[in-house]
Amino acid sequence: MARILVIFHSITGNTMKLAKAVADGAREGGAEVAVKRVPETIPAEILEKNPGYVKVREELESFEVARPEELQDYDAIIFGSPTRFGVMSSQMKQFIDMTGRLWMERRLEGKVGAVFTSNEMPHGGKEATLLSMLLPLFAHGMIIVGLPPAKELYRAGSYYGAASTGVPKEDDLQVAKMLGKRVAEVAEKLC
Ligand SMILES: Cc1cc2nc3c(=O)[nH]c(=O)nc-3n(C[C@H](O)[C@H](O)[C@H](O)COP(=O)(O)O)c2cc1C
Repeated sequence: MARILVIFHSITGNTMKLAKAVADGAREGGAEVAVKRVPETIPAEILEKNPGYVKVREELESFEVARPEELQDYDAIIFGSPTRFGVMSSQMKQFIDMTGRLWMERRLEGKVGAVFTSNEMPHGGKEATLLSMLLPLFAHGMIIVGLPPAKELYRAGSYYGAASTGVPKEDDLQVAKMLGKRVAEVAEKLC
């Protein structure tokens, strides 16, 4: 059975909702799945001024914080980040930047990788974020899984990964599940 980590950053819960759908899809695909978050770097006193954060804080904090070195324990890793000015959040980037030793030792080579994002505007940089999130995965030698031109993609998501505009709608969640399931199926064949 493939072991999959869904790792996300989220402040107002949209990426977290996608992460849960990706994980459901991966379980449906037969994998053993862990869902964890990256460390938050914004001070609590600033976060607490954001009502969107306060609403989801309890659920967000129910997810364990991942350690970079644990990435090597999984057969597939699916990264989720909100879009920040057309790229991933600095919190997610910082986490990825802490995988230097894993890169030097080629520990993630051959593992399956995929990405998802949430942003706010229909054309606010989803695809740019997804594509740029894939670059470090290529650098690690991971095998990238995207989405095929299925009928669901006419309504949501992208070739490069799952996505939502604001709070994920049913179509977004369905595509997120599709991504998780596809990663599980590929990882199962490879591990
Ligand atoms: C600093 C900052 C930059 C952002 N940049 C973009 C952007 O470039 N395009 C966009 O559509 N949304 C942008 N957003 C909106 C978030 O991507 C969006 O609200 C997302 O759904 C939040 O995800 P979360 O609920 O998981 O935290 C930005 C938000 C912040 C706080």
